[in-house]
Amino acid sequence: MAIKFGRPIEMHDAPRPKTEAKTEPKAEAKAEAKTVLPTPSLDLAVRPRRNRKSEWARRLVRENVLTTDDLIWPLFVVDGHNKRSAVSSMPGVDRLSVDQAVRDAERAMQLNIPCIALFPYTEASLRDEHGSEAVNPENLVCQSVRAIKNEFPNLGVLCDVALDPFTSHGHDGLIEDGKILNDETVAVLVRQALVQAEAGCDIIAPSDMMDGRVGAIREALDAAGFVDVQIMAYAAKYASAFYGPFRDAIGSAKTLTGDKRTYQMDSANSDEALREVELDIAEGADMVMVKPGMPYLDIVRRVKDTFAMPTFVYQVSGEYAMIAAASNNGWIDGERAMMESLVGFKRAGADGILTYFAAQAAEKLKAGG
Ligand SMILES: NCc1[nH]cc(CCC(=O)O)c1CC(=O)O
Ligand SMILES: [Mg+2]
Repeated sequence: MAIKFGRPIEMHDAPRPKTEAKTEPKAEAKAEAKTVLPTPSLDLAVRPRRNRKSEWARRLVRENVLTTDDLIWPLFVVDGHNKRSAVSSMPGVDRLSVDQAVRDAERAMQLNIPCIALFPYTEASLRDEHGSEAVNPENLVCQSVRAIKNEFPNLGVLCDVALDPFTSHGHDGLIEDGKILNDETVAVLVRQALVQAEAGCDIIAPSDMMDGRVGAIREALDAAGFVDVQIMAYAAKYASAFYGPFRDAIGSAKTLTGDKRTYQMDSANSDEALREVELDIAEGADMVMVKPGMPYLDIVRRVKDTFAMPTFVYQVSGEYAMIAAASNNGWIDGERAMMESLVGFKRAGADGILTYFAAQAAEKLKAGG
């Protein structure tokens, strides 16, 4: 049936209320008629508001639902014991000593969050030009993985692969004459992935944006017997201003020189994201990620529609900080903005979301949404 102006054209007009016979109204009635509004009755066969009339009706037609299964919770780990130190640019987020990370892992289990992600704050004294600490099997990330998997073997643990938490210059790769070296960096990333897998990491997530790293890591994992360790590739990762608070959290904001635009993507590009994702899938990625989230929902949708892969999105530190700051100022309802942003990722096609709101959102979902 063809639809014209919101009404199927074969449809007959709805019967109209009979108009009263025209008689000359009395003078006083005429004056009164000016002040009375006409009875509103638009001739609409289709009224979309009918499906929104009450909570049960809205639930019935709802297209996308967020559940705790969609959440990956990133945690920052720091040296020490029984320590939680606030990240000032991320209100509500702490750096955790390993024992405290285990407590948050327990909270993730209780909240039915399937997976956590680990990021280390590395002391300046342990950082060097080559990011050597990244390949130390006793580094904070490896210690945390072992401690968490030991207590909670059924909780998924994801580890980021990139050198920026470990380099003195804060870049994700090795530098020579101001250039980030690709192939030399990949060789180090492979070793980093191997020490993480040996520690018990379930998902290796390369976030460095070097070319060819997914294939190299897959090959090395397989050769070392880690055939079941998954790879979630930060496939379409953009050079973004929204990473600022994260760099505070891991301690590389102060030392980072220049920007990351020779390896992370230009925010103006969309087709290029598809080419990046295609490469990572061909190289063996099990899951792909788009990052940041809210300014890149169009990319999430294109990637999901094009490749039908498990597609993840990272709601990054700056996105978290914006919502938290506006909420703390009383400018927005923080809880509602959080839930709206998360279901927005689902609507865009994401299968899962890395978000600093994971625990808070899971608490809310547990309490009935
Ligand atoms: N390569 C490291 C890495 N892994 C995740 C993030 C950012 C996450 C966030 O902002 O929450 C970054 C920062 C960067 O690329 O500079
Ligand atoms: Mg790539």
